[in-house]
Amino acid sequence: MQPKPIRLGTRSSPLALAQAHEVRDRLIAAWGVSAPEIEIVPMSTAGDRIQDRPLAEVGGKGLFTEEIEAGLLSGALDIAVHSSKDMPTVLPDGLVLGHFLEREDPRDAFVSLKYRSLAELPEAAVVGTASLRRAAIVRRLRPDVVVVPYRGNVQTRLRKLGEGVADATLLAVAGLKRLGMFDVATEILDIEAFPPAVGQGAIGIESRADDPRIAELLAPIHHRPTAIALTCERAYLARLDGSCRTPIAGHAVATDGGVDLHGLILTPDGSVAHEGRESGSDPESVGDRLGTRLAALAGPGFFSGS
Ligand SMILES: NCc1[nH]cc(CCC(=O)O)c1CC(=O)O
Repeated sequence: MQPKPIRLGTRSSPLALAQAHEVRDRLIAAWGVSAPEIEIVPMSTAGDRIQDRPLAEVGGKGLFTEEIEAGLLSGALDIAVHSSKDMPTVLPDGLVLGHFLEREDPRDAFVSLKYRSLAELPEAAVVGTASLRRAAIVRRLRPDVVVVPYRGNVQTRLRKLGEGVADATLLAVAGLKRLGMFDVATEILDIEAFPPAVGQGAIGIESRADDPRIAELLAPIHHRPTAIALTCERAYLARLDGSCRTPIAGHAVATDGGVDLHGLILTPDGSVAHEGRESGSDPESVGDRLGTRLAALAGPGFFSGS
């Protein structure tokens, strides 16, 4: 009997499609002739349709996932492929972000047509980014530069750079690599000084929690060290979350029998920052501990925005 095709939901941006194809290619490589047919289903989400306002203003991360998750819950889709960093920490009942491909480089790239590095930007240079985290870290490292909002997909952002809308922008190395555009990176930012967003660089696969056929299908492409790091980072984020208005950075690395986590939270203007590290054997409690510690350091006012 011909096995039923697998329907794979994804956003329809070039980056999302590249990620969906990567998952399909890996499944085909892993399963060979026994691979089921995998149908990629591109979907437009509310987040993709809103291009003119910062996302933190319109309602945040769920905007990119609602339609796709409805497809999983109704059975119209079997799996959904996401950039883990765009995923909320709380998913609808019945769904899990349970499988991850091996993480690509989690760092950010500094991209400029005029200047060689963040440090070499002249005073009052303009950096375009819509990411609260990147804006806050840039302001922390370079209080003299001007940060302007800058949205759109990777192609749009590069075009704006050519048009002189900004002197530089920041993009995830992983996204550039997946688009075959890594050569536009001018400088790779140090992961300690410029820690990434939780989940950056990791492709996550969302599915129904009770779907043994999908668990079996995904097992050979699942990367455990990435899952350990992501479990830790997402537990950390869940402690801090609440709004997408707080700049939060976090990066975990699985070690022999454990995990190391580095976290940084800042005010949007970068003037106040709280930073810490935790290690341990249980990824969830490591994330939980650091999130709780940084939240306590920051105090309640920190998260209400100012
Ligand atoms: N918010 C958009 C987004 N979501 C994931 C990535 C990069 C790929 C990744 O982190 O896996 C990007 C682009 C960027 O931040 O430059």
